[in-house]
Amino acid sequence: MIKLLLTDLDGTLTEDRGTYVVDIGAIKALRRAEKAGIRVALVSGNSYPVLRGLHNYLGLSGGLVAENGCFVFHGGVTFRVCETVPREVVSEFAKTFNLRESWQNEFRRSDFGFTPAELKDEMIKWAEERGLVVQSSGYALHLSGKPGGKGAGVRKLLELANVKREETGAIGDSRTDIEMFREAGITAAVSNADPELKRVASISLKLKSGAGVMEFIDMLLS
Ligand SMILES: O=C(O)COP(=O)(O)O
Ligand SMILES: [Mg+2]
Repeated sequence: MIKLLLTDLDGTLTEDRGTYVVDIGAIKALRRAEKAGIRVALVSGNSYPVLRGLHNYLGLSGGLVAENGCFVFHGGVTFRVCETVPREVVSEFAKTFNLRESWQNEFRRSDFGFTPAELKDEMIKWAEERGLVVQSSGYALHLSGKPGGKGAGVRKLLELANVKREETGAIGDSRTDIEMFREAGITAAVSNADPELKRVASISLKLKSGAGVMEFIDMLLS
């Protein structure tokens, strides 16, 4: 029995990958899950204020993991998982690789976003030399303090929610969701997901992004 459903946002709750337009049918499916007693949590590379707003206005109750795993909110409690990244380091990364900073960087402390989202070997080396982690979600590059990545944040959320791995479902679209999948019992990759994610998923869905969310929730509720 699934008690908690972890859902990624960009590329998963949206109409497709590469758009920020949320799929209304997917939101309705999340509400159906909540009504049936499955709590829904957002697990995303987005910042805390963006996810907290969505969590409350969409009528979710499972809490959230923001900043690509670095920030957790559950039942009124907030928790920082990763080391803080100094502002000068964020600017230096953008300057070195000629990247644009996300408008959400103003609201972040441990994980920062940049575009274009193309991850290069030199960036990984640059981050490693400074004790940092860099990943790409397909929407943005993420530079984070250690441990970085969705896994550590999801472990903390499950602990706060007092939910076991076997009682947890997860759905996502990108490589950055692999770590989230390792912490969940049933995992579903949308049809347009990165091949690396499909390889580790327990279910490869027939439908893309938001339509895939409806498909997965129908499965969980039937
Ligand atoms: O913030 C991003 O780059 C993408 O966010 P996601 O984890 O919801 O796909
Ligand atoms: Mg995504």
